[in-house]
Amino acid sequence: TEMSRAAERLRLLINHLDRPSDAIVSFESHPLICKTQGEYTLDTDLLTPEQRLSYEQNGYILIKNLVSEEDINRFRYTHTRLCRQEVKAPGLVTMRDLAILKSEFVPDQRAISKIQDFQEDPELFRYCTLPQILKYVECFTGPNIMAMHTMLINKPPDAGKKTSRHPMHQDLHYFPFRPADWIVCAWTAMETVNRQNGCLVVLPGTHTGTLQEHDYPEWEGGANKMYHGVRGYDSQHPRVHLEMEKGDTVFFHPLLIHGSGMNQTQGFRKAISCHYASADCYYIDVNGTTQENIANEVKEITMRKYAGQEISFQDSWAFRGRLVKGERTSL
Ligand SMILES: CCCCCCCCCC(=O)SCCNC(=O)CCNC(=O)[C@H](O)C(C)(C)COP(=O)(O)OP(=O)(O)OC[C@H]1O[C@@H](n2cnc3c(N)ncnc32)[C@H](O)[C@@H]1OP(=O)(O)O
Ligand SMILES: Nc1ncnc2c1ncn2[C@@H]1O[C@H](COP(=O)(O)OP(=O)(O)OP(=O)(O)O)[C@@H](O)[C@H]1O
Ligand SMILES: O=C(O)CCC(=O)C(=O)O
Ligand SMILES: [Fe+2]
Ligand SMILES: [Mg+2]
Repeated sequence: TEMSRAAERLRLLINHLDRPSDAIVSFESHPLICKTQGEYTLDTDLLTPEQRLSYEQNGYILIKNLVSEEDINRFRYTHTRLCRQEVKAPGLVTMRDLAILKSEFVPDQRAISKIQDFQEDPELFRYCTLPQILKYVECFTGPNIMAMHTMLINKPPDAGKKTSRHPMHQDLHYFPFRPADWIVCAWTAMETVNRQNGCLVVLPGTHTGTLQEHDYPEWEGGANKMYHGVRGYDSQHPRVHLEMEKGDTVFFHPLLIHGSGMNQTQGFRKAISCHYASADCYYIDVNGTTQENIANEVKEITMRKYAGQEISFQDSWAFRGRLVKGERTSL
């Protein structure tokens, strides 16, 4: 087909970027999918050349006002009800902040700093199927789309030990599937997020690097379970604070190094997110890789949850994943 002038211009710009050779991905079986060397985005007519270039160079794009106020209010309402245990969703994982672990548990959103795996809650999962989100996701994953991981993060006011921080990390550390370029996270602010309440902090361009070794950060006040950070994190790399309004959505690459600062306000800072992957991705064996430490932690937890049954790291992902578009070809 004829390449549009805009795409041509983009290609020229991309050719000037210095890219590692492992960025080459081509899925010949898919006519729509034709990413070539050094391309992280697909030409689906949605992204402007500037937006594509921005993702290629920075590893993320921020789309203002993508999710409606009404939808977000509905998600907030459902979140409150899930936390109060007024509704249940099979598989839902709730997390309490380290700072309040020792106190009595009261079922309330203020006691739950994060819920994960809401794929069985039809109302919250609606977020993962919003057409305006999937249109963007398709630019990174191609047409067969799996929602692999869901979260609603409710960053609590910091209790004084900086436990509300999320260390700098790459999400790929948690994923035993590849290629990385076919995975993308959508993260939507459910209210104003800024430096005060602990917005996302990103290191632009780090998506062109490789997966780094992750471990618990050596923080005086401790770190939450499974909150691994990049080992030997370069504090000199330029940082960008992503300040966002309610409904704004950032799409970012799973190798992009990011984290979030502490919440210095009295409110609970809320965001909803979903990690998507192309259904054409494949599982990998992480034994002997830097991901072995997280795989072991996950296995230990699933073992406890499912009464001693050994579930592989890969299977724990395969049963959480849900097809949201196209065909479930591999994952
Ligand atoms: C699979 C990972 C998915 C990540 C995907 C994509 C990229 C995203 C990057 C991240 O989000 S990194 C952070 C990922 N975080 C998590 O996945 C948190 C998951 N949290 C949980 O699964 C549960 O909150 C947890 C299993 C830790 C506890 O839930 P339980 O209902 O089992 O609680 P319980 O009260 O029984 O506590 C079990 C143990 O966990 C400990 N614990 C609970 N919350 C903790 C906490 N916040 N920090 C440290 N330890 C904690 C608790 O003290 C206790 O320790 P002991 O066994 O030694 O007694
Ligand atoms: N040693 C470290 N290892 C990994 N991540 C870190 C480390 N130190 C800070 N971070 C992360 O860097 C990001 C910024 O954190 P920080 O608390 O400094 O917030 P901030 O946005 O710089 O706020 P301010 O500078 O205004 O206090 C967070 O994701 C934080 O978890
Ligand atoms: O603080 C946040 O909302 C971001 C958390 C995050 O990066 C993650 O859970 O992977
Ligand atoms: Fe993350
Ligand atoms: Mg700081």
